[in-house]
Amino acid sequence: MCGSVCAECGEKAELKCSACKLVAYCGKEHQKKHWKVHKSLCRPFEVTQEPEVGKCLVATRDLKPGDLILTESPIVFGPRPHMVEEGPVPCPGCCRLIIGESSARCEGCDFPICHPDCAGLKDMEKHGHECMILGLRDVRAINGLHEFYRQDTLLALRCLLLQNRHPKKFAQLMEMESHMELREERTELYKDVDERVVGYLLDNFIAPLKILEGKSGKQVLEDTSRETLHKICGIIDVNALEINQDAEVSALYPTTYLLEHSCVPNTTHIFENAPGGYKITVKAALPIHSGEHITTMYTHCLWGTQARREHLRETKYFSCKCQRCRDPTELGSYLSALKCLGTDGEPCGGVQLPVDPIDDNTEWACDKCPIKLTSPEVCFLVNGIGEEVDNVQLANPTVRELESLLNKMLTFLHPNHYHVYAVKHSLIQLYGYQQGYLPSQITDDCLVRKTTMCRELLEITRKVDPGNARLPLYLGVILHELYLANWVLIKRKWDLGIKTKVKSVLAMLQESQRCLEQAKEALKNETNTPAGEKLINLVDTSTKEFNKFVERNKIDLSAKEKVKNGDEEVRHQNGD
Ligand SMILES: C[S@@+](CC[C@H](N)C(=O)[O-])C[C@H]1O[C@@H](n2cnc3c(N)ncnc32)[C@H](O)[C@@H]1O
Repeated sequence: MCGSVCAECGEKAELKCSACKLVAYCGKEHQKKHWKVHKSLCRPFEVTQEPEVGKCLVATRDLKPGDLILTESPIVFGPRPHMVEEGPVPCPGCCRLIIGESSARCEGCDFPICHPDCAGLKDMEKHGHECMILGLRDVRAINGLHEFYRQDTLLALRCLLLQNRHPKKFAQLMEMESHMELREERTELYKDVDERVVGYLLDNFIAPLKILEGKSGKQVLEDTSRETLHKICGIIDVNALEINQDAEVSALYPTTYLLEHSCVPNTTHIFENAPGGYKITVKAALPIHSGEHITTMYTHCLWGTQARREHLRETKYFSCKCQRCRDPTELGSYLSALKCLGTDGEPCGGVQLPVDPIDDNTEWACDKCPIKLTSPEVCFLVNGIGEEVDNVQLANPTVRELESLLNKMLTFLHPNHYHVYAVKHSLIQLYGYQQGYLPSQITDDCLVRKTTMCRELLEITRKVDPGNARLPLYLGVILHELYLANWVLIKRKWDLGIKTKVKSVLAMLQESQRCLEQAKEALKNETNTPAGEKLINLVDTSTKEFNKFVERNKIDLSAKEKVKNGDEEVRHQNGD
């Protein structure tokens, strides 16, 4: 890959750029001279191969949070390949969700679309090319549209069609890992993919294409084998990134796909809906030293170790052994911990943790008493509670219902457990909003409970996502809700004449200011998602309101009582 001639003068070169190792120079002087041009192209990593991980990216220089790692356009993108049995489907032109039964149809292929004027329908990088193939099926459907027009197969078709318009991109794609050795013919997955995607595309669209090719004597697609289509499906499953902006899109990127997984990722990424598709920009989220692996996260940050590892094994075919997975406390977050129930219904006050979290059959042991649990026992308990949480959450619960669920869960689960986290995160968004708990109705006790929950959630969130790589929206919500709860409490005290001379009021004001500043910082990369945009606006409005109050009342927030550890202080003053 490295050129042997100097990038500046074209003479013989011995020296390589030490950061990207992609360009060479005849000497230091020309390297310095060429930096003006090279700096925007010089990538701070090299691609290496490791026995366990395969190809991966390793930093070639020290990076600090916020430093750019790479930015690129996708090789291919399209409607998310997730099978949905009913409900909305993505428009093949723009991938925005539509209700198939009541929407317009594409004049070329009859697939349900958002609108006949959707720009993506004619765009050859979007629906334009595939439409010609989809239009070869000469039957149309009125009922059962979900089965007949399978939007979830279109990304695989777009990948296959690359060989016609972009053979280099097709070759690049087919180089990616598909784990076909684990998706063999006898597996259930193979059968599902064969029925849902491969057989559907071959029977309905590739077969008529072959007839047409036979008649015209002109080959449009060289490789349309079942094997290639299965490999494409494997490649999509293993490498595609989901883009959750305004549409249901998945995309494959030429370099980003090489980022390996870690449950404490050191990068964050954003997508921009640019002309060439969804441009991705990857930045360092944590300090990365030269020689360190550059990582992202393939699974859910707010799941416990057992759930994350199972998900990674099933969908990405490897067993994660990262720092967080190996630590029974998950970096001190206790996200999977259980309460020990002791013997004869007498809780001992201890915490149950997995002895060896990366052993799927690990025992769980109490840190206070000799009680041990087996892995199946823990799974049964945690999955049962998880199902109950899902059912309650889906039914639009009241504050009372969630509080009662929370109390029940706390008999078995550590207060930081991820199921408890989910319920508390919902509760902080109901206190202050639900009838009976509106700002004019909610009791001081309830507000103090909300602030306590927010601080607990903040601590866990920061431990499991130290670089704010995966949970900016969660963090933004918690910080803003902590501000709002404080705000109501402050105003109530203010109206009673309890002002900044009282240390707790000043501490609450200082904490509120910090919350708003930190929420703004946490959300700085979230401008491209509807949820992010909405939250940023709320934080802006709150900041204006807060600053006005501070100005009007001539409050000195840097007053010397400023508490070093404000969270602790406020907790103390609130009598928690
Ligand atoms: C998106 S690909 C990454 C590129 C891949 N390493 C390659 O050689 O093409 C995902 C695959 O990389 C491997 N991988 C990624 N992160 C890993 C990790 N932390 N431990 C083990 N294997 C990992 C797994 O085989 C996984 O299915």
